[in-house]
Amino acid sequence: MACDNSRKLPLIDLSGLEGPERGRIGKQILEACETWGFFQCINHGVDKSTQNAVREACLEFFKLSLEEKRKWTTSLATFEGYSNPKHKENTGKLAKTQEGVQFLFNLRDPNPVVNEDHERLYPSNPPTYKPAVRAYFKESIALEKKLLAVLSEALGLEADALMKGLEGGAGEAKFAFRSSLYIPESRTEDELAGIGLPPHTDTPSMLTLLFSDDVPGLEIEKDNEWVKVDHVPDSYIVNVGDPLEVLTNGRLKSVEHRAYAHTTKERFSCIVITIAQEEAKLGPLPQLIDAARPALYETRTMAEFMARLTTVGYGGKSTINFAKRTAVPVA
Ligand SMILES: O=C(O)CCC(=O)C(=O)O
Ligand SMILES: [Fe+2]
Repeated sequence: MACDNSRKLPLIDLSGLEGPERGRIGKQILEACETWGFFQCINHGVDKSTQNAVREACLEFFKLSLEEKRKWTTSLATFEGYSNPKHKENTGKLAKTQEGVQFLFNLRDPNPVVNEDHERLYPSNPPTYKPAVRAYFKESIALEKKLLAVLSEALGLEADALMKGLEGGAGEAKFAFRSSLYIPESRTEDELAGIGLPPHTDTPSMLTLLFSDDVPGLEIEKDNEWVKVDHVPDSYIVNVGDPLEVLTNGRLKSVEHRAYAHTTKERFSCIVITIAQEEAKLGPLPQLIDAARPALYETRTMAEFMARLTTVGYGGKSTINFAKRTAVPVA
């Protein structure tokens, strides 16, 4: 795929979202999710100091010695904890090439002490880490919920329709946080494309909120070309994940993207994502199926999506294609 540097990801100002401008902003978000699967937003309500604190705490963690960081080495059972591409023993088929830490939170309890294992995988060094992530997480969840509600309304549905769809009869969704450090590599620019994070769609994530430092690195597939995303200060990059494409019967697009490493600069990014419970049944919402647009996807459980991800591996569009119906019945 070639690179196209002339096209720009839609940038949406959310400042009027709770007022009379809500309908217009909702339409902009919907259109961006239908055509790009991505948008960038400003005035999103997450405090700048909260964002800065999380970035600083995460960077401080990444600066620790490898021996120290490995105290929180990833558990393959939950994908939580610290992973390092140069030490692959614990990353299995999900191996990526950036260094990262990830953990899950329950929606009802934003204090992420779910069980002993979870607590063990959640870094306590530096001491600022947990409080900074917790505060950041709370504000990001509020933004996730706000965006899912406005998207539901823009689709002509009740405000809670998408969140209910993600619950899929299995109870409240979970959220996860992942912070990543893209380590500089001494290779040519061409070789570095996709080295940071290979092309993929977001399989477990309904809606991904990405926040990064001022070093750009994300590329999005658009009409068979890679489009680089510029850094916009204090913004979020938001994208549709596989479950949201399935729930909206293909109206919103889960689009392939990748991230590149740089030759000299480090890059920090972190994501907050919404994840269905394992038993949740994910299929097109009945309100979005009709004779003109029959169901394009099978209903599958979240566990089936995850099993597909761990057996086939991370990358490409294989998990979303797995949910597609092979033959669409005549209505
Ligand atoms: O770091 C980035 O820019 C992209 C991260 C991403 O796509 C992911 O974690 O799924
Ligand atoms: Fe992603």
